[in-house]
Amino acid sequence: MDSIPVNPWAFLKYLFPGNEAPKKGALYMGFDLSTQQLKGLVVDSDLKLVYEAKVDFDEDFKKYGIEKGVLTNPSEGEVFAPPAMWLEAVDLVLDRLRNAGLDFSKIKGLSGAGMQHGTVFWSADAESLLGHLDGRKTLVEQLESGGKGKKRGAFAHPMSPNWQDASTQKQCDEFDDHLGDAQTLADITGSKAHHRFSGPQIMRYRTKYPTHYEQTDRISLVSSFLASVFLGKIAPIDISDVTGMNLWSVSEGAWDDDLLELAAGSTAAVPELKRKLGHVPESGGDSFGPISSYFTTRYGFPASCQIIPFTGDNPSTILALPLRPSDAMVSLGTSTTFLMSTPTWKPDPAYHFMNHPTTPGLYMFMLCYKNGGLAREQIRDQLPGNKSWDSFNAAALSTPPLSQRRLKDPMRLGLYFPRPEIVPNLPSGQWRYSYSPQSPTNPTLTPLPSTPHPDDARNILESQFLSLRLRSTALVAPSPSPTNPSKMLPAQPRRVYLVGGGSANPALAQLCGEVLGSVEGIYKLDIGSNACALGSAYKAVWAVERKQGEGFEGFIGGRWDEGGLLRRVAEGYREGVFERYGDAVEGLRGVEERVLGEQREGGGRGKRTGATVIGSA
Ligand SMILES: Nc1ncnc2c1ncn2[C@@H]1O[C@H](COP(=O)(O)OP(=O)(O)O)[C@@H](O)[C@H]1O
Ligand SMILES: O=C(CO)[C@@H](O)[C@H](O)COP(=O)(O)O
Repeated sequence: MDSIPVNPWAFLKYLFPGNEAPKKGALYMGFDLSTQQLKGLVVDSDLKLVYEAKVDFDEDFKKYGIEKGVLTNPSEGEVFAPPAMWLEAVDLVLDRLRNAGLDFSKIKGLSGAGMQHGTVFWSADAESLLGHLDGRKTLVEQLESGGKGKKRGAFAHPMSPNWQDASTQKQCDEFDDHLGDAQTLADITGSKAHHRFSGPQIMRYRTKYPTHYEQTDRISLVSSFLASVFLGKIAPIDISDVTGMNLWSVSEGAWDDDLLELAAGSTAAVPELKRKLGHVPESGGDSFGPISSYFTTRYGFPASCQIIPFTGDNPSTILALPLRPSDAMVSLGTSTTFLMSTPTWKPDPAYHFMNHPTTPGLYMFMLCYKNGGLAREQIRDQLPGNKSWDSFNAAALSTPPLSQRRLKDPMRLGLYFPRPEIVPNLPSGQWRYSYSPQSPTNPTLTPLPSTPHPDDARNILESQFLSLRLRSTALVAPSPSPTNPSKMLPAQPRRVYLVGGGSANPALAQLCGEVLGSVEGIYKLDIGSNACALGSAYKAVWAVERKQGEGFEGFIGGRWDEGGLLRRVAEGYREGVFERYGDAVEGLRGVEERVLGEQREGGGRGKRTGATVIGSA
């Protein structure tokens, strides 16, 4: 499909004519510390991308014994990664940017993002070590062990729990019960309890490693960990990322003492945990201060370079795009996430609401799946052939929708979870069913053999996009057809924007349009897979150059480049196909209910507060 440059923010130029003029020669950086990579990029004042580099953990740091960026302990469902590796990655990504020709002296500000929910446990020496780094030595040699000859380093615990961790069912049950039920927890914090959320994770850490917990002086999220390294002291947790912890009351704008009590173990221990977590500033755009002297000495950053709050990878991603309330973003990274920006606060145990990273009064709606990119790779590698995306795509596109070779054939539906899933809360496994919706009062669901099948390539994509459609219906509304305004189209997003590694794949884009629809089509940010780091770099430009009180949307809208940052990569709504997938949504709901029921009967994983198909929506 031809590129169609579009600029949905162009109109903002007229609404906000007072935008500051771009600073000539100024550069800004954005980072994305995600599961498998650290990416860094540089934009100029006009938001134009000028440099980018990345470190791939599996390729660059085999010595840490990681696979796909993480270490695992399957017997307890644990997934974690060493912050020491991320420190090495910071030096390496900056070396790569220098080798690419970047003049660090022009960097006026930097911000970044970290995969959400993960915690880093700092020791009592961390603050002093961060504040006295020697630019002639690496970060890892000075922080991991505290430097040559020293016993203690900056970490009270050598590992950071990863968002894929599934070891905290017991703690999640307690979190959901503590305030009454899962809905109440969602009403207060934006989400019911989730394995990966920091509150249940901190609670488990305290009981599994009591001595390390005792020795933990400060707790950072992955985002504030990275900000701390650049700042040279422990940086505050960000106002959006804090809503991925199950510990923060969104309406109060404060830590929730009842939930802190649960994580800390007693009422008396609440003040100490609150101190470890630190104060959370209300603004996502006010500078934390200038960069650490380590970076001025080693790389030549100016001493005035400002460190802007680092946020979660998903909140940062929504800053890279002109997201209107009826638009959706689908991030096809290691995880799959579905993101919307909305003024409506409507929490539910089935999904997440978070504070918007820059704009008070807006919230981020999110669905998150562990089984995104890695699950698709597993099916790709099971198919006959050369384990390439080309073969996968050929198989997906030569299979008819829902494997219905004739319209009256049953639909083929599956769940493909190499890792335990979040929604629905199921253990790892693959389940395949045939589904006949012909009789609405008596649809039939028949199990199929759980062995690899040539149709799996199409079926896994259908299953992933159907799950997004099933859970996001409440956020979209019917709208008039753009070609025939007297005709109303069924509820669906206005546009879907694809980002993340999988957004390069045309088969994924096509299937996304067929299943999710979208009035104007499927779009892709034409800057590779770095939307998250780009959002952070935009935030840095806004934070440093905005006029007092100038909002993010107006500022960025005023500088947004008309010249083709977006590409329309697939059709959206197709009459007939969309409705057929509407029947399949009900089939998927049935498959999930069936598998969840079997798991409960078979003993499953204990009490499952998450074992609802779509919650109470
Ligand atoms: N052409 C492609 N088709 C489908 N998936 C792809 C393609 N290229 C990369 N990917 C997927 O992108 C994932 C990495 O996405 P990325 O957004 O870079 O990672 P992260 O989530 O770690 O930030 C890989 O797991 C891989 O499955
Ligand atoms: O857990 C979530 C969101 O709740 C994940 O989206 C992580 O934030 C990591 O994502 P990747 O960018 O590594 O896929």
